[in-house]
Formats: sequence, structure tokens, C-alpha cells
Amino acid sequence: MSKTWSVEEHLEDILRSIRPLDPIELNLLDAQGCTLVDDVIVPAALPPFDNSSMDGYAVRTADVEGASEEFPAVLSVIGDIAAGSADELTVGSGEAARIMTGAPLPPGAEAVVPVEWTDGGTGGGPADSMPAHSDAPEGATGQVRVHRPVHPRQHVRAKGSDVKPGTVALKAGTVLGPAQVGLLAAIGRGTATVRPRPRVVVLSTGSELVAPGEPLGPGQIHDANSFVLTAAAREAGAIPYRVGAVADDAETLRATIEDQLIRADLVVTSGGVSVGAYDVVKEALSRVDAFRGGEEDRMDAVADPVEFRRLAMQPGKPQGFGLIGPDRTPILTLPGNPVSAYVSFELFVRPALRTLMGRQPVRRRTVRARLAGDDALSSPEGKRQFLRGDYTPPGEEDETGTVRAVGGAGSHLIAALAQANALIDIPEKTGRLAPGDEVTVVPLD
Ligand SMILES: Nc1nc2c(c(=O)[nH]1)N[C@H]1C(S)=C(S)[C@@H](COP(=O)(O)OP(=O)(O)OC[C@H]3O[C@@H](n4cnc5c(N)ncnc54)[C@H](O)[C@@H]3O)O[C@H]1N2
Ligand code: MOO
Repeated sequence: MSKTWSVEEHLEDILRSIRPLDPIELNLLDAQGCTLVDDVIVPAALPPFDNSSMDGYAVRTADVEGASEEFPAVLSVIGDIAAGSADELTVGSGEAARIMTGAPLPPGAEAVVPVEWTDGGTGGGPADSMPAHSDAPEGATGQVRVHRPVHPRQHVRAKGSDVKPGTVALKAGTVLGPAQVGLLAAIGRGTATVRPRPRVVVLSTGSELVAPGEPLGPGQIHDANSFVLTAAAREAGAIPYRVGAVADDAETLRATIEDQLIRADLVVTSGGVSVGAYDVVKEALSRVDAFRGGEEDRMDAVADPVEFRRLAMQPGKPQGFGLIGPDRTPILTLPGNPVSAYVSFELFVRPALRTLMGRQPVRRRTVRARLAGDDALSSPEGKRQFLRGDYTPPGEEDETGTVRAVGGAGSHLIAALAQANALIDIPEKTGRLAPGDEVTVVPLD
């Protein structure tokens, strides 16, 4: 009998064979969710110039010293400085320029008085706001009464106070989320050099499979796996291509996979890897010359056929992995039982995708939790079991969270899988778990 692999051995073997995808330059929004390859250096100061943080009046501080509502400082308004303005206004002694948030601080001015600390040029009490320029163009002229003093640089955002030129804006390895995309845009970068999202071809196999939405004939079931695997691949950050279910015919399957290789950085199949007479994935891919890709690649193909293995794991015992075709595209062949396929995705495909994307860590985090519920759990000794769980994180009174098993161990139980938010990871040597025992949990968030 051939060797039984542990979960870790199988995963290590996969990760050893997979390299991050070559970097490409993408437009900013296309780079969202991708990993930066190099440090991004700030080209110029941000903000690029001293500017106002308030709508108000740019003044010299000496002119408003000691100002109060009772004894206001009266200044001549010399004009408007709107955001985006390139006007050359200089604020002299006894003068103020009406200034908008984000507008460059004019030469001569040292601080900004918010409009609420003035009469807004009306000659009345404290202003709430400025009248729209289009309605009251005279607001940029005349006099303004200032009711409070300001200190130097008050309400001024200094040039470079956000980032300075030559500093690192984002480090290599950063995943570009909305805020990081925003920073790159702010420093003027229209593109980013990142690891692209991997393209994943997802195939399910089985002559019993019918697409959802189509009626079932005798002995048929709806194809769930290609949907769950496509959705999981997308959630992991990949670009999935779902190929409809392929019937149990080795030549059709081989030809379908070969056709798909052109758009695949990784191929995932489900079903057909067990020991039955119609286990077509095994039949199609264990032939050493299955994907020659040309005479010159023959030796590669011989050296690396897809290897089918038995894992000490439940669900997910039968697995296959290899590198196929001229580009040695990784292929993971997952078992057909829907829960087995999904758990296998989480344990093996997701880390492979994260490796292709250059993302760390490649594995999901684990937490410790206490087993909730009234019943003890049994687990097959010698096999690592992944039960579906409903995990509640630690609360105010509870330092370790709790987890309750949902559904049974059966790998056909799709409804329970849909209720779960975690996997309960039970080691090979554990045969029984009682309520209150501590267990390892893999939250699926
Ligand atoms: N004699 C043995 N039989 C089986 C063994 C074994 O060791 N000895 N292992 C069992 C285990 S464990 C698993 S897991 C399955 C894996 O079988 P396959 O990968 O060959 O999968 P299939 O036979 O194609 O399908 C299994 C099961 O899942 C249903 N299925 C398949 N694809 C889909 C899909 N896309 N959507 C929904 N359901 C799907 C299929 O109808 C079968 O019921 O083998 C055991 N047998
Ligand atoms: O491994 Mo099977 O996946 O136990 O149902």
C-alpha cells in the first residue's frame, strides 16, 4: 500500500512547487487587492504647499492680537483664494484674504481665522458661513471684523506634513486596499507594480451533474462544487473561470483541461479522484504523457505527472497535485464530496493562491476555543478531522471563545456547511472531545 500523507506534507509539497506570479504594472483600481512588489517612494511633498484647513481669512497674527467680539480687529479684504487658485495675492499689514479649505496660504499671511470667528464681512454678529461667491461677489472685498486672535500657523497644514519626498509611502508586500490605493493616487501614482490576481480554472466532473436552474433527471444532482470553488477562489482574491461540469470521460476531460490551460495560473478540479471505476480525473491525469505540450516538454511531463495521494484527513482523503502542460501549471484535484471539496480548498488551494499572489501569511489564522454543546464528539484516530463549527469569539466575560459543531461528519452535508463560520481542527491522535475541552478553530472570515 502506498504512503498516507499528512495534511502538512501535502501542503508543503504544493507550496514548494509554486512561485509567486511575475509582477505587472496595473492601473490603480485594477491593482486593488494585489500585493506591491517594490517599496513606493514619495516623489514630492504631500501636501505640496502650505494650505488652509478652514474656510476663513488668511491674516498676519499681529493684526488680530487681542481681538474680541467687543473689540474686533478690522481688516481690509483684498480678494478670494479658492482651492486650486494660482492667484498671486500678498497679505500686507492690516489686510486679510478670504481663503477656502485646501487653498494655498498666500505670501505675507501667517495663519487663518475661521469664518465663524469673524463677522464674515457683513458688519453684523459672528458669521455661520460665507455667502456663495456667485451670489455675493462683493464678499471678497470690503472689511472683515475678526473676533478672536490666532497664533502663527494656526489652521495651516504645512507642506510635507502628510508625507515627505524620498520617504517610503508603502512597503513591498503591502496589499493594496482602499486606503493604500488612495495614498498612491494622492502622491500622483496612476499605476502600481504588483503581483496580479491568479486566474483559476474551476472544473467539476461527474456525469450525474446538472447545472443549477436545470431540471434533474433520474440519478442526477445539481453541480454545487464548481460554484462553491469559484466563489471561494474569488473571495481569496483570484480571477476564477468556472467551466461547467465535465462528464465522466477521460479523453473529454483531458481535452477540456488542455483547452483551458491558456488562461490558467492554476487549475482546480472536483470529483473523480477516488477508487471507483468512473474516477475520471485520476484516469485522465495519471498518464505520464497526459499534457506533453510538445515533444520538447516530454521529459518534463514524465518527471511530473499529477500524483494522486491518500491523506490522513477527513474529509478530503483523496487528493491529487501536479504541474501540467508547457507552462507547468499547478493543478489540484479535489475530492467530489462537496464538504470535502470546500475543506480541501481552504487547506490547500487558498494557500496556493496566496503564494501566487505573494500574500502572507498563506495559511488562515487559528484560535483556541472551548467546545460548546451537550454532546461529546468522536473523531477517527489516525486522521486529522475538520468539523464544521459555529464559532463565537471571546466576549467580555469569556477569554477564550466557544465553538459548537454544526451538522455531522458526513462530507455530503452542504446545508450544515452553509451554517458554519469556522472549521474545528481535531488532531490525528484525538479520538474523543468532551464539551468544555479546548480545541483549535480556523475562523473562515
Ligand atoms: N471504496 C471507496 N470508496 C470511496 C472512498 C474510498 O476510500 N474507498 N473514499 C470516499 C471519499 S473519502 C471521498 S471524498 C469520495 C471522493 O470521491 P471522488 O473524488 O471520486 O468524487 P465523486 O465520486 O465524483 O463524487 C463523490 C460524491 O460527491 C458528489 N459530487 C461530486 N461532484 C459534485 C458536485 N460538483 N456537486 C455536488 N456533488 C458532487 C457525487 O455525486 C458523489 O456523491 O469517494 C468516497 N468513496
Ligand atoms: O475524504 Mo472524503 O472527503 O472523507 O468524504
